[in-house]
Amino acid sequence: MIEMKNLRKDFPVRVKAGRFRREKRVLTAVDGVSLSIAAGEMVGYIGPNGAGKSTTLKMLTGVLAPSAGEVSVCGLSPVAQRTRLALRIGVVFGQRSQLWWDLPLRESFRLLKHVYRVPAAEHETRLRRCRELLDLDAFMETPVRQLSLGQRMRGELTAALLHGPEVLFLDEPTIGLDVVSKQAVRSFLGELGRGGDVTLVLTTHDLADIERLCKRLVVIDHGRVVHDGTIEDLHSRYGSRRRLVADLDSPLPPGFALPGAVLSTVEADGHRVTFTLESIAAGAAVAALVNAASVRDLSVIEPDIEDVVARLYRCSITSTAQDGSSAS
Ligand SMILES: Nc1ncnc2c1ncn2[C@@H]1O[C@H](COP(=O)(O)OP(=O)(O)OP(=O)(O)O)[C@@H](O)[C@H]1O
Repeated sequence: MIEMKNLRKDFPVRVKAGRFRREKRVLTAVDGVSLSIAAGEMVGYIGPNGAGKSTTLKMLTGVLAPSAGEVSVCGLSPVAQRTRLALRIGVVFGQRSQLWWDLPLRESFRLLKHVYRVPAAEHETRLRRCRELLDLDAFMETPVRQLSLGQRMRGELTAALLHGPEVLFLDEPTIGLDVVSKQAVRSFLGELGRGGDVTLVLTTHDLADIERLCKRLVVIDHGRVVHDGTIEDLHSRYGSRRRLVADLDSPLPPGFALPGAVLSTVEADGHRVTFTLESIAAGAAVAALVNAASVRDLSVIEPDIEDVVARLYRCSITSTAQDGSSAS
């Protein structure tokens, strides 16, 4: 459904060189990205600020022409066949709106029906589904400029879907939203993804979006793909471990060891301990601990995706710095 081969985007930029001089340089925002995304996949595209996420999405949607490499979406070339592609994709870019600012939401939807020439019955069915799942009815008559960010985002999602796109590109769909709107947007996208009719690519800084929605995670940094796989792959590659936290009636005996686990913290005068489970299953660790100590309460904590992604970003910054130093 989406193919990228050695995709690259260079921007000419002027940088300060000395007090009064500016020099022309080339900034490579996307540096040889190759990815293949199948129909029905839900892919999270993440990376630190300036990594090249939005630039990639702009090339996929025909907004920017690649400097090199190949790209096709729905079998079309995004820039050369932008109008045909527009009928087959939906796009939500936080900064840009597809809605008419001064018109009520309902009117924007009506106009989009004409712009995309959607048959009335199809339009009605899709709109009804969005109204239900995204709870739009309370503000269908409100002019777009008066909508809250969360309401507008729900409107934007609807606008992007009314023509029945095969692929949906979302740039930061939950940024700045309150908890309730975030929840509404996530469960809506989850529902959409489960149907399997829409391929979804989303960029986000909110990793809970990824955990809730995407099986596949692509991490980009300095324009290059540094990880492509499941969240579980990410955890095993970067050595994320589950933790066992136990509240004890009395501290562990001196020298106590749990084979396959590392005692990582001791708090509350020894009454709370945390073990990092290296090579032991949670069940076995719990059994061994309960056998050896009087345990009041315990919990197994799953590895935190925020931690592992932060570690990945740090690794990729270090390796980029090393690449740079070996090249110079
Ligand atoms: N039109 C442009 N002209 C010059 N440089 C640009 C242009 N657009 C983007 N860049 C640069 O390209 C790099 C990648 O930008 P991009 O917006 O793709 O990053 P991003 O991963 O989406 O970042 P963020 O998470 O902050 O939105 C950045 O260094 C940015 O400054």
